[in-house]
Formats: sequence, C-alpha cells, structure tokens
Amino acid sequence: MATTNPTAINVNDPGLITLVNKLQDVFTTVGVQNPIDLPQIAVVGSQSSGKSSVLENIVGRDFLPRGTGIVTRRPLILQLINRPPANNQVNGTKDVKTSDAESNVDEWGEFLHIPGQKFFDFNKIREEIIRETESKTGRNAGISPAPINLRIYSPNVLTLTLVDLPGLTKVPVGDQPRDIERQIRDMVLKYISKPNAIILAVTAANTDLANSDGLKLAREVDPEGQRTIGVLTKVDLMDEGTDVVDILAGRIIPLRLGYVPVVNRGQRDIENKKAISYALEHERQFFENHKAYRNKAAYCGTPYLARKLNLILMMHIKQTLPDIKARIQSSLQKYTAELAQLGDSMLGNSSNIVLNMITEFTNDYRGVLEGKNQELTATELSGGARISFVYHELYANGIKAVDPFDQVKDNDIRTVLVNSSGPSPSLFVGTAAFELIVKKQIKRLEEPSLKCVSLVYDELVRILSQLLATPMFRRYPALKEKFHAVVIAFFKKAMDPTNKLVRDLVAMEACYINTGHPDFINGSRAMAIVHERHNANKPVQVDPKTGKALPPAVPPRSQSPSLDGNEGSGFFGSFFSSKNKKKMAAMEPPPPTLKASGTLSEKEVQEVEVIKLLITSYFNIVRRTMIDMVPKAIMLNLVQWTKEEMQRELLENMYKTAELDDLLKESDFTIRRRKECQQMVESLTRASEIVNQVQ
Ligand SMILES: Nc1nc2c(ncn2[C@@H]2O[C@H](COP(=O)(O)OP(=O)(O)OP(=O)(O)O)[C@@H](O)[C@H]2O)c(=O)[nH]1
Repeated sequence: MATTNPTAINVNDPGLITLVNKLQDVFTTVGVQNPIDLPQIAVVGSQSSGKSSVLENIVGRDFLPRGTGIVTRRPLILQLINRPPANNQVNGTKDVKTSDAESNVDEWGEFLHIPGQKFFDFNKIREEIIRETESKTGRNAGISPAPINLRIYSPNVLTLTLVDLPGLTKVPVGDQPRDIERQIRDMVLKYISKPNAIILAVTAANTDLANSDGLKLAREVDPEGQRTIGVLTKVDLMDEGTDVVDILAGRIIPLRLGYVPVVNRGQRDIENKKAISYALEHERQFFENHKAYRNKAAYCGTPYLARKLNLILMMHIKQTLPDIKARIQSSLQKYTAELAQLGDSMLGNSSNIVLNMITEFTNDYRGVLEGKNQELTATELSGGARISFVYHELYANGIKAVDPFDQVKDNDIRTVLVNSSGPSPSLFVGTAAFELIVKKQIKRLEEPSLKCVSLVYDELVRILSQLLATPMFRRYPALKEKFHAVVIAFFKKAMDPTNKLVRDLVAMEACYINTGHPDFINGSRAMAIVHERHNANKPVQVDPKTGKALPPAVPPRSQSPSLDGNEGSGFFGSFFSSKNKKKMAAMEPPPPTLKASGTLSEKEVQEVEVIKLLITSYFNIVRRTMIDMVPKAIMLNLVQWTKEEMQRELLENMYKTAELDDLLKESDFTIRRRKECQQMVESLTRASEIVNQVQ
C-alpha cells in the first residue's frame, strides 16, 4: 500500500494524512512542545447537537461517553489511522467478521497517557475516557482544557485527526462554575482560531440555523467561511414537509466547504444498544428514500462526510506542507546549533578544558577592553568604551564641578589674608594666603578621583559578568564561581595600588604649588588686571572655565569702601560695632572665633579679587592635570595591570589538579538541556525525513 511505503508518498495520496499523523507521533512522544502546528479538524456545536454521535459514526464504533448534560468535558484529540487488517496481509486468511460489540484484532485504541497499551474493547476506551476526564475535572460538571489523546487504528476508518470539544452551553447546571459558558467558549476558540484548523460546525437540523452556536463561533474566527464545514444532524427529526435543501444549496448561510446532512442514532437506539452498522445502514436508507434528498443521496450521510473531511484535510496539508517543511528545517537548525553549543558530554581531559577556558577568558577580557570583541553591539557601549565614558564624561565633569568658591567666600579669603600677614598689616597680596586656600581646594579633588577608580572597578566587574555569561560557563557552574571569585579578588588586589597612586597624585598637587607653571596667571599680572578693572570702577569677573578675566557684565557689587577706618568698616569694624561698644570700652579679650566681617576696604576688595583670580587660574591647571593624569593612573595600575596579569593570576589560582574535576561538574541545566536538544534533533530529523518523502 502507498501509505506504508516509506519512499513514495504522493501529494494526491491519502498517505499525506498518514504522514501528518506520523509527524504528530514523532512530536508527541518527545514530550516537549510541538514546534509544528499540524492541521486538525475541531468539532464544535451546542450541547446535545450530536457531536459525539457524528464522531462515533465516522469511527464506526461506540466508544464515547454518553449521558445527559455536559458529557465531553475535556478536549479529545482523536487520531484515526487507517490500517489494513494484519491477518489479511500476513496470512492471507479471510477477514474475521465481528459484530460491533465484539473486539476485533484489527481495531484498537491507544491513549497517549497509557503508552503501549492497546484497547481492543471499545467499552474499555469509553471507561478510560470517563476515568481520565474525572481525574482532571472531578466528578462535577467542571471542564478542563487539558486534552486527552486517543488514537484509533482500524481498517474501517479513514485517516483523520479530529478534536471533540465540550458542547457550547448557556446555563450552568448543578454545581457547574457560573462562568462555564465563557470557559467552554475560550477553550473552543483556542482550537478553532488556529488558521490551520478546520472547523466542523455541528447544528441540529431541527433547530434554527441562524441561532447555531457552532456556526456563530466558527464565524468569529472564520468570517469568510473558508475553513468551516457545516454538519446538520437530526435530519430525521425534522417536521414533516421541512428539509435542509435550502441550507445545502448555500441559500441560508453559505460556507465555501458546504454542509453535509447526517442521521445518527436517536437516544432510544442507543439505549437499545443498536449497533452503529445498523445506524449507518438506517442513515443510507433514510437519504436514499427521502424525496428531498433522493437525487443527492451520494452527498449525504456519514460516509460522505468522512470522505469529504479526509479530502479537505489532505488539501489543507498539501497547502501547508511547504511551511511545515520550512519550520522543521529551521527548528532542526536551531536545536543542532544549541546542541553544538552545549558541547559533548565527554570532553577531553579536565586540565585541558580549564586551560582553554583561561586562555579564552583572558583573550576575551583583553578584547572587550580594547574594543575588539566580536559580539560588539551597536545598541550600547561596551567594555573599553564604557571606561572611556567614565573618564571623559563622568570624571571630567565631576572634576569640573568642583568649584573652589562654593566653599571659599570673599570673607574667608579676607580672613586668611589678614591671618597670613600676621600681626603687621600686609603690604601686598600674600602668596601664602593663595597657597593655603588653593591647597585646601586641591584636596577636594581626591574624592571624585577615588570615585572614578571605583567606577572603573565596577566596569571591570561588569565585563567579568558578561564574560561569565557564556554557555560554556553555564555548563560548568563551579568553574564559573571559581573564575568569579579569583577575578574579583584580583581586581580588589589591584585597587590598593591604584587608589594609592590616585591619592598621591592629589597629594603631589596639594604639596607643591608651582606658581611658575607656564599657564598660571602670575601675581603681578593678576594685580594689573584687578587694578585696571578697579580704575574703571568695575569688578573683575573671572571665567570659571578659563580663569581669564572677563569684561564686566554687571554693575559693581560693593561700594568703594572708605579708607578712613570708620566704625563699621574695615576688618574689625563689625566686631566693634555699636552693640559691642561696651566690650570695646572694657577691653575684653577677643571672642574664641574671630572672623573678618564688615565692609571691605578698597585695598581689601582688590586683594580678594586678586587672590580669587589666582585661585581660579591655578585650580584650573590642577583640574586639567587631574583629568589627564587620574585615568592614566587607573589604566596603569588597574586596567592595564589586570589585562596583562589576568592569565598569570588565573593560572596561579585555578590550575590546581586536585580541584579540576570538581570545577568541571556540569550543571543540571546543561545535562537536561542537552538531553532535550538531542531528543528534538532526533525527532526533527525523523520529521524531516518524513516530510521529504513527499514529492
Ligand atoms: N434522532 C436522532 N437523534 C440524534 C441524532 N444525533 C444525535 N441524536 C441524539 O441527540 C442526543 C445528543 O447527541 P450527542 O451526540 O451525545 O450530542 P453531543 O453534541 O455530543 O453532546 P455533548 O457532548 O453533551 O455536548 C443523543 O441522545 C443522540 O442520540 C440524529 O441524527 N437523529
């Protein structure tokens, strides 16, 4: 038979459906989700419209649970597989005739949840369906979307895959959940909305077609009626003189695939245990003898429906086959690649693996820092580029944001000036005051500089985590942990000399103020600028960025102070203000803290401005130096150092033979995933062989 010959399945052969069933087989046994969505025929309709009866007639056997109320409570995926009688083929003996009630060696069912067990007794199949339904839904009328998979092998069926779904209901009965209607609807929709599902919409002919729940739901997902077949049951129960001829002709609700009228056994036939063979015969006679259907009897009844379904399914598969092939191929590629990435379970000796991983890690670390990493993305900066960002954006701006004058006010400068001149009033601007202030401000640069070191450290840790996120490290979690611990310890070790160097850089700047720096605006030049401004009666504005004097933009802030030492002016002016007159008279000792206050004299104003000009100019030089030098220090003692010494450090700390085997224990994930991938590759390879049989 063509269906059993593996080398030649033609698209015009019903073997195509066998092929789909084989594919389904391949994937269901794998136990992982099926990557290929195969076409199925889903049966929908209101409760008691006759869905189960239609299915049983198609199968030709009684095997579905019957009763009142909602009987189908879980989806039943029914695979019918046409299989020639074994004794006919093997022994050439005559077919053993059996009645419906008896078991037949050539007809049996198998449940996916009880693999390997053949059910020859169809009553037992019914019992198992009931038992399995109740195991998920309980005895009450609850429903469950978990499907039951049943396969029926028989010489008397056409190869088809059908899904029996719970009947659409409106009113909950007994202790059914209140939202039973929605639950069933959702479940049914799940099956019929797939674009490759064929919808068998069952409607009792003695009810109004326009009110058919099955058709209504089918129309929601297939508004054009492209993949819906109408089945009209209970044609025998129609009122005398009425028939379904208008429906069949597509004059009521047209469907591209048309309608098939059927006659199933009535309730009484079932109770009287009338055989299905009797029902099919009864159905045939009904259509052949009915005056409305007589001339189209060939297009009526269950056998015609089965053939039509088979044909539709076949056409459907034929259409979707190229897509199925492509999907199998791409899944196969995906899983093969993943399998390769997971590696063999038996790799070379452990010291080689660790050695290779150390070398690879070191190269990658270097690569990331140097921007040579292959997996560079265009979406974000990585490795070295991020460190560069830390230097040139974060650090540079952090340093620029340190403003000496947010802490040093004019009055403070004045105090220092007075102090540094000692007990005798100063004659000219004291460099001592300038140095004192500028040194203090330079020390403030230590904090952002050390912060820069720690930001770069964070970046290195980030790179480390990226490098440890590879499948190779996922495979060996102990090795990954060890790498992590060794590298972090290494980074931390490198932090001490780095921090020290950076601290020293700041200390160097604070230690010696090089007033001979070529970029420094020297004292006489500063004084000249200030004098010039003051002569023009304008205060000097200093550009905080360049330290250069700016043309004045605002009117003078302070009035020119008087020089005659009036009360309230001069350095001690405010202290000896009126409220302190008593103290003045008493000549009490000065208070514990004494600050400069009061209005500044012209000379003082100029002195303060000169000092500020000098501070700004010098501080800018130092800032530039730090922005230049601190990254170099960090590169030297942290980045470059770890880059160059990484391999040695790793070898020293990891390459200990005693530990190697423990480090190379594969993760459970790797072991499990490898198995899954192997199964998938196996199944997909089989699937690919199966679909490739189709010319
Ligand atoms: N006379 C007659 N009775 C039918 C026909 N089809 C179904 N019935 C009867 O209608 C009743 C319901 O049929 P089922 O096949 O159980 O209906 P169902 O849609 O599967 O029901 P649920 O699974 O509960 O939704 C049964 O008593 C059948 O005997 C038919 O074509 N003619």
